Amino acid sequence: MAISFQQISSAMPVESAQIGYMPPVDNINAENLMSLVAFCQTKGFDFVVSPINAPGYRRVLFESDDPQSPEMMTWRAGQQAFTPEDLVLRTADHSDYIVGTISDWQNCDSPDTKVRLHSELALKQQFNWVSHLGLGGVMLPYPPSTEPLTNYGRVLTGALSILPYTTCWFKVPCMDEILERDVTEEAQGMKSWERWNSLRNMAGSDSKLGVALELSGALPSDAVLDRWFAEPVKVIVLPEDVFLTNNKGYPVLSKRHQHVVRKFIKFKPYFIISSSSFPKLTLDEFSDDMLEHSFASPHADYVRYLHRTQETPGVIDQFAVGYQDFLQAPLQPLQDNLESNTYETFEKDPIKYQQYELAVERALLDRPIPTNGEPDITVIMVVGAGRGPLVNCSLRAAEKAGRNVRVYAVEKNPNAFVTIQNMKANVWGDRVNIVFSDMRTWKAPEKADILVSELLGSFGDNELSPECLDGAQKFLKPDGISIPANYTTFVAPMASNKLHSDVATFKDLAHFETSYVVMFKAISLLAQPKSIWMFEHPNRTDIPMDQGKWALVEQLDNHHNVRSGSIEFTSENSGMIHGVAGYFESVLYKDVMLSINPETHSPGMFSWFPIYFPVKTPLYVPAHSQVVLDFWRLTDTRKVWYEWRVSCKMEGVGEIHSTPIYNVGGRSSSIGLF
Ligand SMILES: C[S@@+](CC[C@H](N)C(=O)[O-])C[C@H]1O[C@@H](n2cnc3c(N)ncnc32)[C@H](O)[C@@H]1O
Repeated sequence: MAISFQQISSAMPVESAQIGYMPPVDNINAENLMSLVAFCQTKGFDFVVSPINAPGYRRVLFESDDPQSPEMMTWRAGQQAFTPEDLVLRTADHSDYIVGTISDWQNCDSPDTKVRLHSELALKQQFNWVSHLGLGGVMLPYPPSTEPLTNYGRVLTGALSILPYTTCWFKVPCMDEILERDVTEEAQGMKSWERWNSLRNMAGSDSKLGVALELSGALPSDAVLDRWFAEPVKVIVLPEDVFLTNNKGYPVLSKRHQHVVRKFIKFKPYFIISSSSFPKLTLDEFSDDMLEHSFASPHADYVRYLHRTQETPGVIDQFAVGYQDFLQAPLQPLQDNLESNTYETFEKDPIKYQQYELAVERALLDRPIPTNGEPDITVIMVVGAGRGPLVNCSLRAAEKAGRNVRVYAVEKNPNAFVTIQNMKANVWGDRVNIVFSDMRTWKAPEKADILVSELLGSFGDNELSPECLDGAQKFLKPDGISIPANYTTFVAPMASNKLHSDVATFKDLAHFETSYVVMFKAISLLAQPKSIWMFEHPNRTDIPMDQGKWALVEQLDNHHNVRSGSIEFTSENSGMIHGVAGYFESVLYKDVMLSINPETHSPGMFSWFPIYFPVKTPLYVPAHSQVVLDFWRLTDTRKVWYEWRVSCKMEGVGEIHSTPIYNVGGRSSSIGLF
């Protein structure tokens, strides 16, 4: 079946494995190309990888370099025609089944000026031919030297515009074996990434340019491979000799290779089986008999088996479809009124409400039963009740704990309040008092034993839970309990070429000074997240109790809710920083937690995605350097905002680079207090 490689550029999901075949370059020529295509089709491959040019085309490296010669003048002007002998791909037949490869003898960074110039001219001529044939994909070889790729980067960046419809894959070995023998495997792995990274940086992250990552028998460490998950790896190349043979004689991959391939399958790459043993067939030799008795490639079958037997996606993955790596503006539930389908979405979370119910139940069980004859009634106030799910949790928890409760549901969103009124009329009855008010200004008729709220954002405090609860805690008894008891913010330096490019499409600073809620997929953390600050409730230190009365929150300025932190990380390997990933952990009550921090993530909870703070110019981080993340949570009387800065330092050298401070004074993004 033919395949359109243009699917790749439009990021269409590939639902079943799409597998190509790449025979040894020297075994393909214009004469046996059609037999190769027929062979691949009968073997069940979805495409074939073929050189564009015959080996003889290498002659151009040694042609006259006299700029005035007629040949050079037409070549430089892009007018030179290939001779038929130059080409393997002579016609556009089967162009939708073929991926072309660029000749690997080109060296745009050769110390020899003539080789440099002629390599550039040859690359452009090949790109023009690819464009003329309408190939969907073209593969670039990994330059065979340790020289920097500066000129190659320049040539390629310019030449990509020749290919309006063709995706370009830079073939990168996962271990760079060009390096000297005594270099560690870790360094070989990082070298490959470094070379790609420098090429990609020069090409300005052109979406047409992706990676064809070639796996080898030895694989780099998980930390090194992790770098590739933040890159546009469009193809996984599996050389046949990477496969082992099982006891039935079939090719299989080692456990580690399986694990790596399965991780990549989530990104829906194309696969290429590269072979070193394809015979030099001619059309005649490729008889009907052979076609009849041919059977599917066992290597391709095996990859399809891995694809088929991927773990069925968990609750989060199923929910995530359509959200992955998609930039969303964080909610502002205080300033704005949430819409019905926003409530609908987070109310589907199976874990969040379960944890709240457990927290309320434990808190109720811990409340002493009055011994002085007073009625045993616990007052629970659900502040920011939304459409009422935490009220339901509280009622269920009371039943489980066997305690009597009087519940208040306080909500300031007039639209959500309609649902709450219906709930009272049809479900809750007298057990629940409903209040339409901003919790900060509500004058409660009595004090609460337990204050239940869920005003948390992906960064913990970014939906202004601290400010709202400062106001609400004036109606919490001095020995009352707040659920949540606290929340802690976590940050980590991260790479994500995709997210950075998406922010860059807005072409302004303001979008780089804004945070985004994102279900992360193609990202890589350069170090594990670390905590940066925390809020605790009730806050008895900053909001004092005056002779048994809570001070009015309106009389306070908000400076007690300012936070800042400077956190240092060690990056073992080199990498790029495209921004900061933010997470939170919250203690609801005692050991009942909610977390979106990857290390402690509440299994199956999807109410919150992480938050992404971009940096405008990505930072290159050398191996063993220190990354410093500086963050501030700042406030005035009308708003709260974050400022951030990323820097990198090396022992004995000091700071080697840093970003400016982003979002100074909340000039580009802030969260409204009213
Ligand atoms: C994240 S939603 C949670 C809703 C519900 N408790 C739940 O867990 O499904 C936060 C709710 O708090 C409400 N809210 C935010 N600030 C508030 C305030 N100052 N006073 C009253 N309600 C507030 C919002 O309108 C929204 O309905």
